[in-house]
Amino acid sequence: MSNSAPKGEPVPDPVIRLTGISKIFYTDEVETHALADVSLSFDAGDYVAISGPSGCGKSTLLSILGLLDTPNAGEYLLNGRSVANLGLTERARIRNREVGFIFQAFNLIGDLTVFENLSGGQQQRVAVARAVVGEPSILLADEPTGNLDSQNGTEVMDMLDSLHQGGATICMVTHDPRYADRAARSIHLFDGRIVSSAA
Ligand SMILES: Nc1ncnc2c1ncn2[C@@H]1O[C@H](COP(=O)(O)OP(=O)(O)OP(=O)(O)O)[C@@H](O)[C@H]1O
Repeated sequence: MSNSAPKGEPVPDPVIRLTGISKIFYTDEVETHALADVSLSFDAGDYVAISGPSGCGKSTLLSILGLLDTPNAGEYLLNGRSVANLGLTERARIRNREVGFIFQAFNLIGDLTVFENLSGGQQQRVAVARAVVGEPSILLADEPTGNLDSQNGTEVMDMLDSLHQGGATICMVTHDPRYADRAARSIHLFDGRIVSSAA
């Protein structure tokens, strides 16, 4: 466990601790419970995959972790500090400093040559490299291999593996079980709830 400290030394705070996080979207008459009572924690150096069916709340969870959205209930501690009640400027400052984002690659275009489309893979590798500039506390990846062919997908995943080996803390949303298996821990969401969490 990365949370083990030498005897006598204080155990460091987890990088992330969510307790009882809920998120409800209100549209007209409809309430969508995107996240319901989600509690989890990530220690420094963790590599966690989040998976689950479409609409189960994966992107919502990543948005909250990345300070792009706020929960309706629950507590979020980042490096031991609550992120509730921060002003917009302070929130943005913490987001810029502490969070690295990797999003899904752009759609590949059928009319382009293989060479041009392969540059989609190269762009994504550049996006990964840029996301870790400044050594953020947590790297959030939302379907980082989406729209990439398997060779480029594997290369992007290899980059994430080596970042993890170098000590990065990574939380990755993926539909692909082959890629989820690379993470040391796997969290499954269903209807906004954690239904299984395995190391
Ligand atoms: N801005 C929003 N307004 C209203 N409903 C939303 C909003 N964002 C998400 N939702 C709803 O919240 C639920 C969770 O959505 P979310 O995008 O987090 O799921 P997901 O697991 O990432 O899905 P996918 O795998 O399809 O990307 C869904 O029912 C979705 O329709």
